[in-house]
Amino acid sequence: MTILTLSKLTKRYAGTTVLSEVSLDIAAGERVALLGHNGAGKSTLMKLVLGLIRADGGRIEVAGHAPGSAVARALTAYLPESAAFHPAITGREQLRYYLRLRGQPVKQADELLEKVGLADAAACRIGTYSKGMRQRVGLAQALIGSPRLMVLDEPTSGLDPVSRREFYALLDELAAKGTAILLSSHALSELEARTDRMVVLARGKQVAQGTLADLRHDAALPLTITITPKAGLEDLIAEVFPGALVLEDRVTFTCAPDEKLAVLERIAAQRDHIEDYDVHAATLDDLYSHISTRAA
Ligand SMILES: Nc1ncnc2c1ncn2[C@@H]1O[C@H](COP(=O)(O)OP(=O)(O)OP(=O)(O)O)[C@@H](O)[C@H]1O
Repeated sequence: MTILTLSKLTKRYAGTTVLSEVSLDIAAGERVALLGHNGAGKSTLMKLVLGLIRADGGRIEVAGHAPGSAVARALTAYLPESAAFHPAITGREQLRYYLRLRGQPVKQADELLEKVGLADAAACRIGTYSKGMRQRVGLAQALIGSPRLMVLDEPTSGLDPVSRREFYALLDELAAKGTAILLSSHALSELEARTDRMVVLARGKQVAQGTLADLRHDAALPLTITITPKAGLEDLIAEVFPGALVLEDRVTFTCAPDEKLAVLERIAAQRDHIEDYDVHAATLDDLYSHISTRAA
């Protein structure tokens, strides 16, 4: 079931087009990452989805409802890049306040704080929290009321590596229950395994969309092969693979994705001469810089 539909979405500020005919569907349980340089239009797209600003063209539907309508608001949760709270209020008080606004029982506050790892700090003033802890308060408020759509603007900035992993585990749980997730991030390596699909914006235009496998297939970037030959056989192995470089005790070269099987057969034919080998496909970082350069 489609939770979010964007069709030919266009937004202009003072005559400058900052989003141009962007189309995207997100199904229940799908995790979609929005990628793009600073100023590419990611936050603008999110504000349109939330109904905070109006589009100049195109259509948005949140589970069939207009963005910003009472129903769409009730179905949507949002975590801004830097969540700001009154420093004199405790985490528990803040959550109780949000729960009241959302018409939910205030007794859920402690359970939500526990979920985001803030149980021990529930009675402390937010003014004493670190940036990562404040971000967790923001995440706890976004979890209120089992949202159907979750919109997260650079949610992991300011979180340490362990907190990031915990954060994505929470998103996985939500997605498994059917929440559609749209998040932006500049931390590409963490998105590879944690999102189902990526949408790349460049100066307001959608320049790529698909799974990591789709993006890899379209970009057809070379694979990097690293072979560890048996001691003293480095030069012999390097001669088998044209263009190969010997770096210390390893032999490295690249090959096109459609040559992979033929290269693996040639590696297998050398099995008596090698200890090990690795094949590295393009990372999301590689793909993103390829797509951005192509779009420039
Ligand atoms: N209220 C506004 N008035 C005029 N221009 C705006 C306004 N808000 C955003 N813009 C412009 O729209 C473009 C897209 O901005 P947006 O904040 O959506 O980018 P972004 O991809 O979220 O960037 P970042 O990664 O830096 O957060 C930028 O050129 C920005 O200057």
